[in-house]
Parts: sequence; structure tokens; C-alpha cells
Amino acid sequence: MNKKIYNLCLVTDRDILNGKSLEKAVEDSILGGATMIQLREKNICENEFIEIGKKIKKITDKYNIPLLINDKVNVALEIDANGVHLGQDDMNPVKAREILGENKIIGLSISTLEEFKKSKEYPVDYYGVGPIYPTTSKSDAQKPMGLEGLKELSKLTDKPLMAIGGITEENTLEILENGGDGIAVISNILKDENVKRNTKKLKTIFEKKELMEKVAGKIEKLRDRNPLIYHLTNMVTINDCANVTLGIGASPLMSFSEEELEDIIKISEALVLNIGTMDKEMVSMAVKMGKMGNKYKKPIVFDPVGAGATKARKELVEKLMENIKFSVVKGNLAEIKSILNFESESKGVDSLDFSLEDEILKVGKEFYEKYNTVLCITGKNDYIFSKENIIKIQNGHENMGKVTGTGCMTGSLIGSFLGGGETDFLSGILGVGIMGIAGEMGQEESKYLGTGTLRVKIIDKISKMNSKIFLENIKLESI
Ligand SMILES: Nc1ncnc2c1ncn2[C@@H]1O[C@H](COP(=O)(O)OP(=O)(O)OP(=O)(O)O)[C@@H](O)[C@H]1O
Ligand SMILES: Cc1ncsc1CCO
Ligand SMILES: [Mg+2]
Repeated sequence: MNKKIYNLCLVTDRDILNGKSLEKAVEDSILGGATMIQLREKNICENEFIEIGKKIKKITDKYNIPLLINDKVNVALEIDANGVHLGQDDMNPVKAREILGENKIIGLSISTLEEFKKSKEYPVDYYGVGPIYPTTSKSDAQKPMGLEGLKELSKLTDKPLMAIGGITEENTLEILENGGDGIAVISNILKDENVKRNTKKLKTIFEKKELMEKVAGKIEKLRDRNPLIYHLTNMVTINDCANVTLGIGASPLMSFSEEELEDIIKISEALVLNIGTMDKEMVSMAVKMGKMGNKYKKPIVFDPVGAGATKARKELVEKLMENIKFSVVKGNLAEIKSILNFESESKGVDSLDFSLEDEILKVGKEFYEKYNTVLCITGKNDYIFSKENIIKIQNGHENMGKVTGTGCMTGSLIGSFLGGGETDFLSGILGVGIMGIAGEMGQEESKYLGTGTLRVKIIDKISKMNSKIFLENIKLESI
């Protein structure tokens, strides 16, 4: 059984729909990411319940989302729902299982540890646990069991625990961190017109947690592996790039020599290509490096510095994008737009207002569709695009724009993680995230000094980076 179905359950309540149609609310919630629907209608006769249930079942079937009926086993049976959710005073789960058979889901509400102990042997698939917090959605609710109660319960059973009662986007993460597997939500989803958006806000918390679990330990793994990262890069920031590569735990090698290109690529784990100070030699080297990198199956991160600023750069970038398969492309918005032949915004647009975010998302999606390559767009906020996901990172400080090469160094960090064996997407997140955090922390320590010190502090902070600092400081959301 896919445990994820127990992540995010909308529990319906027609009394708080405030004029919205129940069917639309259910559909919007599914579109926002609900993984299960529980039809919970009180004060309703059985015929009406069945009638509503049939309509809702059509919607949940369309999206292949399980529909559970609250309390009423015969309604579930009648509409062939995917299961029931039972309260302590409803039909005994043993009997419900007899009636419904092995393939239906049965959930049971638990308010206290005593209730759990009493019902431990029941044939149920998950427990609805709560209230964790005070709630207004259930008038007969017991005293909240709190996070401690949830945590204790999680140690006593392997079955999924879905927290219910007073769940919001503010407390979902702590529920997941204290033994909860999922949440069952009424008012926080149905409270207003924005059912889809309300659900999505909750959903992103699950996605973030999943991502954080993937990221944990990756910096230490990189330091352990110490991969060799070959750079063909610019003359302005080459030294800083070498230092951050060392600082994060990889080994840099910078070379401009065609004679040794193949030998170096063979022994490197990943390649960084940055065309910042391009010249005739770079044009020929960059193409050769890319082709050879592809031939030896080495991941390549490409920083198209200044793409579009001059005709020569535009031509080189076009040639590279056409002939070479990159693992990650990283650039600022102007550079990425130029790759797509979009008209570039005038310079100096630093602040990201909402319309600019829309534009970034459009550019990113189009880029991914065209090149099928993970893309990082840096700036005030950073965005990482992959096939299924868009991640927004909000670390960093505006003074980073006054230190040359923060983007170039980000490319080296991404290259380091690629070389350490991480996926293109995770490498993008880690590289961009670490640079943002280092910039933020470095700014704090250099604020009375200036950008020269900031540059050094960024390298310092990268050299001291670990998973704990990363997870504590990363401001990341999936959008
Ligand atoms: N205004 C800002 N606020 C917060 N962070 C910023 C800001 N500007 C840049 N950064 C951070 O700086 C890092 C580099 O991004 P930026 O877009 O400045 O690179 P770039 O233009 O390619 O730089 P360079 O070419 O000098 O290497 C990113 O991690 C980003 O988060
Ligand atoms: C300033 C500058 N000029 C060419 S490369 C470079 C470093 C930032 O990309
Ligand atoms: Mg740059």
C-alpha cells in the first residue's frame, strides 16, 4: 500500500462550505494535492448521504484518489467507497472488516493512549489521531493530546497516524516531525474560496520534508568522496571557484590546455564550464570539453555568463546548447532568457515582484521543455526547475550582487555535488542553497566591514558548511 495516500486528507463539512459546491471543493482540493477524501456529513439521512457519496465518488475516481465514508459502513458499501473512517462509538472495526472485506481501507479515531491500547488488535489500516490542537470543527472533541501524545503513540504502532484537529500550515511540519504520517483537515482547507491554494500550501510542507530528508547527509558524503572537478572557467573568479570547491569538500582542477583535456576529463568526476572571459581559444575548448564530457559520461554544469550581451557570446552559447547535453544549466534571468531568445529585461531589475516571478516560472518551464535539463535561475530568489518540481530558495543577501563571482562559485558548488554522485536536481538545490546561506551568514559577519570581507566570509562559511547548518537555515519551498 502506498503510504503517501495517508498524507493529506480533506475531511468534508457542508456546514462550512459557505455557498461553495461540495463537488467543486473536493475537486479543487484534489487538484491542490489532497491524497484522500473523507466524506463526513453529520445530520443527514442515509439516502441523501448515498446520493452525495455517489457524486463525490465520480470525482475521486477520476483522479484515482481514495474516498472514505465517515461512520457509515453501509453507505460505504452502497457506493463502493474505498473505505470508512470509524469513531470510537461507531461500528466495531472487526465487524466493519467482515462487511467490507480485506481490500477496503478502515481508519479509526483515537483520542487518547488508552483508546489506542484498547483497540490495538483491531484490523484497521490507519489511525486518525486527535485532536492534537484545540479545534472548532468537532464539538465533542476530547482534550487535545498534543505533540507529546502523538510522539508516544508513534512509538507504539507502525500504522500510519493521521493527525486531526486544528491543523494549519504553521503546525503541519511539527506534526510530521513528531511521529505523524499525515493530516486530516477540514476548516484550514474549506475556510474560504481558495480550496486549491489552501491544500497546496499544506502539500508543499510534505514535499519540503521529503526533500529535506533527501538532502540530509549529502555535504558530509561529498567531503568523504572528495571528487575531482575540472573547471574551464573565467579569469576573474577562477581562484574563488577553486576555493569554494575545496571548501565544500571536492577537489578543483582548472585548466585551459587542449593538450591535457582528455586526460583530465577521464579522471574528473564532473565538469564546470563557465564562459565568463571567452576568447577564440575558449570557443574551441568549450565545445571540445563539452563533447568529451558527454563522451566520457561526466556530468557538466554550464554557466552561460553574459549570454546575449554580445554576438560572440550568443553564438557560442547557441552552439553549446545545441551540441552538448548538460546536466545543469545555471544563470541569472537575463542569461537564461537570452538562451531562449526572449527579449531581455533592462539591467538592474533586482527586486522580484509577483509579475517577475510569473515570468521566471514561464522562462524556466519553457527551458525545461526545450532542453530537458535541470535549470537554476539565480537572483534575489533562486529557482531550480526539474521535470516534476520547481523549487524556490529565498536565502542570500542583496550585497552578494556586489561580490563578483557568487554565481560562478554557485556553479562550482553544483559541479561538486554532481561529481559527488548526486542527482542533477539535488545538486542544483544544494549548490544554490549553500551559496545563499553562506552569503547570508557572511553578510552578518561583514556588515560593518564591506564586500571584500563578504567575499572571504562566503568562502569561510562554505568551508564550515554541514547538513545541520544547511537544514536549519535553508528557506526553501516547492511551487
Ligand atoms: N538581491 C539579492 N538578494 C538575495 N540574494 C541575492 C541577491 N542577488 C544575488 N543573490 C544571491 O547571489 C547568488 C548568485 O546569484 P546572481 O544572480 O547574483 O549570480 P550572477 O549574476 O551569475 O553572478 P556572477 O556572474 O557575478 O557570478 C545567488 O545564490 C543569489 O541567491
Ligand atoms: C566580471 C566578469 N567578467 C567576466 S566573467 C566575470 C565574473 C562574473 O561572472
Ligand atoms: Mg553569473
